[in-house]
Amino acid sequence: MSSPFIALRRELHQIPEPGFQEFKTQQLLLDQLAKLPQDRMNIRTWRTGILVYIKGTNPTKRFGYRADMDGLPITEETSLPFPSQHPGYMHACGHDFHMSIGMGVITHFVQQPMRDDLVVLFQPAEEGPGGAMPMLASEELQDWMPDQMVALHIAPEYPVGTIATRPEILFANTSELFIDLLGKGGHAAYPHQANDMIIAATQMVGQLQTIVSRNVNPLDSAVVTIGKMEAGTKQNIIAEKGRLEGTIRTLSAASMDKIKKRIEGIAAGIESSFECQVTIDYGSNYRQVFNDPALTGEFMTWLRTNDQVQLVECTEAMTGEDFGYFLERIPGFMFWLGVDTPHGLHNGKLDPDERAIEVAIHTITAYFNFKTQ
Ligand SMILES: CC(=O)N[C@@H](CCC[C@H](N)C(=O)O)C(=O)O
Repeated sequence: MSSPFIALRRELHQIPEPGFQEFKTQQLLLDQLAKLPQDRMNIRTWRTGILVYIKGTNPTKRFGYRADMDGLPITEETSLPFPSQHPGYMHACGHDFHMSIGMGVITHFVQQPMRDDLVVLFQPAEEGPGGAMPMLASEELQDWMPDQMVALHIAPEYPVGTIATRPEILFANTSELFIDLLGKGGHAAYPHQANDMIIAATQMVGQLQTIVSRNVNPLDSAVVTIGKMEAGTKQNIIAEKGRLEGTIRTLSAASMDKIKKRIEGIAAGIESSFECQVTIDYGSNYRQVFNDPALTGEFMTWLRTNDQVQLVECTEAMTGEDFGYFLERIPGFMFWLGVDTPHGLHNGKLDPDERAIEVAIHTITAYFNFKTQ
């Protein structure tokens, strides 16, 4: 390990924090920024995020790179010598990589400025409730709004040195899904006097799983996942309450509407058949990540001339990203960065190959230099 950005990644890896609570993360990044030459750099904070402006030599436009900052409520199961110091939290979606790459890009351009300006955004709360939309609306960003945005996401399935992307949709539309069921608790021996929300919730999970297979056009991909289920207090008490937590993913907006209508129909059916109350909350919703076709095509053509990187034109993924809100307003693209680990995103054993950090810093700085010549 020689790169300072690998060292930074390891420090960030040890302090994963929930969305909008990235206090230590923000301080660590501010401390790193303070060590850099300050003459071209301006720094603003917004909530737990950071905006960094680097003045170009003769600017005509402004490029942007965005890195997300939050960790996930996952217990780390790696055997790394620098594990998470926050019990039950882990950088299991690569945001430690995304941030150290952002710092690498800043470090490069404060030392070797390009002609145009650069804004690097460290954005909180990507995993939820979503920091992109409020950051875009923040006063701090208005006069620093980039003309073009780039972001990346680590990809466990590709070898180091691989970049994968595509024009148009890269990531799906998402909606969180929280369902509360309220029935009547009681003694385990008197089921006829109670109204058991474990039965209602499990029936509901089964019915929700018919939506994608029976109601959505098979050529229009969609996912309904229930990732968390809670009900009951003790083995001999009938559960009064149940809660399901999940997420909906679709490639089209029409399918998202249809799925939500079906969920509401199923909820009404559960209410009437189990004589209970069902409340639905869609939490935060993310816009699809739609890569600007012209800029993405140009990036891919440019990458094909780069011997150090292998380009893969990938298919869409059903992952979500609030970077979609940036791309709705500002032309740009996102790409996958190969980090070659057998364990997927949101897995406690995720151990991305750190050599990818230099690949990304090199690719992004070379791309901005190419764009700005
Ligand atoms: C890249 C990635 O894994 N992103 C997350 C985004 C979460 C969106 C939202 N909180 C939801 O769960 O719907 C993902 O789970 O795809």
